[in-house]
Amino acid sequence: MSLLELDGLRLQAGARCLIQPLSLRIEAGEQVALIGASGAGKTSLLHALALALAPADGHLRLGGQDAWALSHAARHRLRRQLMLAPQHPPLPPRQRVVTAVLAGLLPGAGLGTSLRMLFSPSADQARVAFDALDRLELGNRLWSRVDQLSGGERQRVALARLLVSRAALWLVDEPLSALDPQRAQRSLAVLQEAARAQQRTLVCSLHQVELARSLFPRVVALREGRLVYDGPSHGLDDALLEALYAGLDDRPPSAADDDAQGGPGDATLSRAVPQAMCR
Ligand SMILES: Nc1ncnc2c1ncn2[C@@H]1O[C@H](COP(=O)(O)OP(=O)(O)OP(=O)(O)O)[C@@H](O)[C@H]1O
Repeated sequence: MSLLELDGLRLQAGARCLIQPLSLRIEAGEQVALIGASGAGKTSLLHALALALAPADGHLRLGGQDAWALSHAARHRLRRQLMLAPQHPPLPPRQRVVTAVLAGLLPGAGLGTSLRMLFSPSADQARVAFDALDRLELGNRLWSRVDQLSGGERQRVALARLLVSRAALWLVDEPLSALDPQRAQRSLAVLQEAARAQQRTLVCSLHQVELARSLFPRVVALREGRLVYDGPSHGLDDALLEALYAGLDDRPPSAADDDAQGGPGDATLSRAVPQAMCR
């Protein structure tokens, strides 16, 4: 049994198809980079993996459980197995950084423990938050307010929250978008090393294709809501990459559900993964 199993998963928003029927397996402990041009569907897919977006069709099994066949309460419990670090972490502006990081420990914690942790963290809990922040070069911001942080610092707070969490599945949406290239590399290294050491599964969307190719063993690529590559990063050759972004100029596609004509480079992409149409 794989940790994550997607069978014919289709995502839709109103009349718009976000992700065409997609099937994939992700094993426990894997590290997978999710790439594709802006608007390709990376965030939508990550939200579906986080059980935040219900599929219009198909199945998503997490730890063997068919998430959308469960009761609301059971699905809520299942969500404790995962944590999503969004591209723009919605951190309350007046919150202290220490509290924002310790929020990673809340899923599964009792009410009393949660309240104590958030309003009056113990020295041990503050140390846990500090250690995670320190690895991301933010130890000195432990007691800062969130609204005193830059966008890149907030992103790293969201990563620190992941590092302290007990979630088995870490879903990370473009964690490097607000970081300079050196810090981006160092932060990604910390995230990957922690995932390995803590035996977490990591799915991370990235615009930095070279980092995805060089640092992740497996890459999943989307184009206009379609899965166009799923395989080892060394199999993602230049021709495939060119086809992945050809004609898009990294702009959102005009209509992901209107591609019966196929886009540029479809001949190259079709040898990667059979393409399904949105039903
Ligand atoms: N709720 C929605 N209603 C309609 N369209 C949506 C909705 N959510 C996303 N989209 C569209 O679906 C497409 C995929 O969006 P998504 O955010 O998943 O892409 P992305 O690959 O994460 O892009 P980026 O790299 O720019 O963050 C986009 O064209 C977006 O405009």
